[in-house]
Amino acid sequence: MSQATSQTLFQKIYASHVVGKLNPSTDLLYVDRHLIHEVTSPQAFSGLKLANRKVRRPDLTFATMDHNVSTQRRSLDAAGETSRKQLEALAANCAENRIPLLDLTHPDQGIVHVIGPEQGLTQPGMIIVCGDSHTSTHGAFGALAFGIGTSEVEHVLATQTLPQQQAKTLKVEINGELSAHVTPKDVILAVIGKLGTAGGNGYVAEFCGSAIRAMSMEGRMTLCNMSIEMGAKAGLIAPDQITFDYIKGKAHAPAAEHWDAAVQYWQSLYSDADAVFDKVVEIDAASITPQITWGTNPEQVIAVDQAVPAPDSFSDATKRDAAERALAYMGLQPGQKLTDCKVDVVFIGSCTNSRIEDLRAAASVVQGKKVAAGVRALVVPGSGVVKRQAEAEGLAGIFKDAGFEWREPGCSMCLGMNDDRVDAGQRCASTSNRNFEGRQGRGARTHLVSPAMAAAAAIAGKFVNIAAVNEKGDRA
Ligand SMILES: CC(C)[C@H](C(=O)O)[C@@H](O)C(=O)O
Ligand code: SF4
Repeated sequence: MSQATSQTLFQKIYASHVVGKLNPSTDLLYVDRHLIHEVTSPQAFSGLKLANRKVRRPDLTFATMDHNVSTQRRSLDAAGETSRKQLEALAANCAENRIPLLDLTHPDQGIVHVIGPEQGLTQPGMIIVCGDSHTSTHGAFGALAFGIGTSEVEHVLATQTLPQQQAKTLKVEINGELSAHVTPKDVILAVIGKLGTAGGNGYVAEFCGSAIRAMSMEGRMTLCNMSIEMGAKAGLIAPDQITFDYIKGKAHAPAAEHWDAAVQYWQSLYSDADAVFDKVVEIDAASITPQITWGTNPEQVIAVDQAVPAPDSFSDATKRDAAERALAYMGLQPGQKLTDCKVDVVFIGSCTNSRIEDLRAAASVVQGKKVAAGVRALVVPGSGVVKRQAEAEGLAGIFKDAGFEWREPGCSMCLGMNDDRVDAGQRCASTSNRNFEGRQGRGARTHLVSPAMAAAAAIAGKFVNIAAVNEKGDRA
């Protein structure tokens, strides 16, 4: 029963990174990779300078520009003065400290959680941190990856280590086959709907089961990306052949002569069969349907053909109040069907759903059709790599012919930090991960959906039950 003989994947990675004990419950962990972007790094660099310290391992630090960039044109000042200052500060700090940076002139620039895996920076068994909550995305590779605050960013820059307390372990086991039109986005929304936005508090969530094994790396990243939305510290998936095949040949992947040894180590990264988790949740993949959020947190989610719930249907008083407030903000009535709701804006992008597979799924719905009159629709690839591939595959042409805007890479309309916003009162079908009040702009009404559902909404001008769309794309 000792932990040494039987460990979860999280415990294995954690234990192998302890370099010191600060007090009985706090360990000092070694950090393998530190990703940075313009929003949460400037004060950290200032703090470092004030303390007269240097970046200890610029070679393990990697930067990109994403939140504040304009995806309409490649210019540092295109998203306004504040954005320009943030981006210039990042560029100056990286230059001064010799930190590699994907800036706006770099062909691979993109969202931090898209570029890490693409560049081969994200590898199994690593501890990866970034001053960004969706760092959980990288857990899809069997890396322990989590977001940190700005003072922690400074600590990692200075020491390449981080004080941590061991989290509890949550196993989310999803077995069986997903139905047609049900995507990893629907899976994670359904999991959050079931566990709630606080269901993962204090836990690192490991996703396993046959439905996960069948998922591509893109799908696994979507799943881990949103594990933070149920409060989990990180999401984790044991690496397998699909993981190794994805990493092989990437710029920062282990070199050919080290590859076999790396894979051999990576193959030891799984939860032992008799490892004990603090909490276990089992879900039947076949029970999951296409999902859509109706409220202002990702837990306020229903199957797309369900009616919007009445606040009275929640037995918990806090949830009842939250539902009431959410319905008022969202301009919805209990009992209403979202498939009767018009959309004003469609945003396909963000670190949740801006990878090539997401764009393929959206393009297959859009092909040969037109965006409905009065709908503003945009596709924002997650990185230059995704953009080029989508253009080479003809996906960009499909979107443009249909009337979508085809953008440069960045966070864009996922949050109101650049020149893309949803206007007050407008309803947006969004493939991103957060639907908080004002997230996409003051008064904006966000509905989180999969790329295929977002694409279908753009064409129909209202939400559509994607499961009721037949092969030819007509609604049954
Ligand atoms: C700006 C950044 C700190 C923030 C995060 O931590 O997630 C952003 O990426 C978000 O998605 O809200
Ligand atoms: S795309 Fe959205 S969720 Fe992802 S890092 Fe950018 S702002 Fe955060």
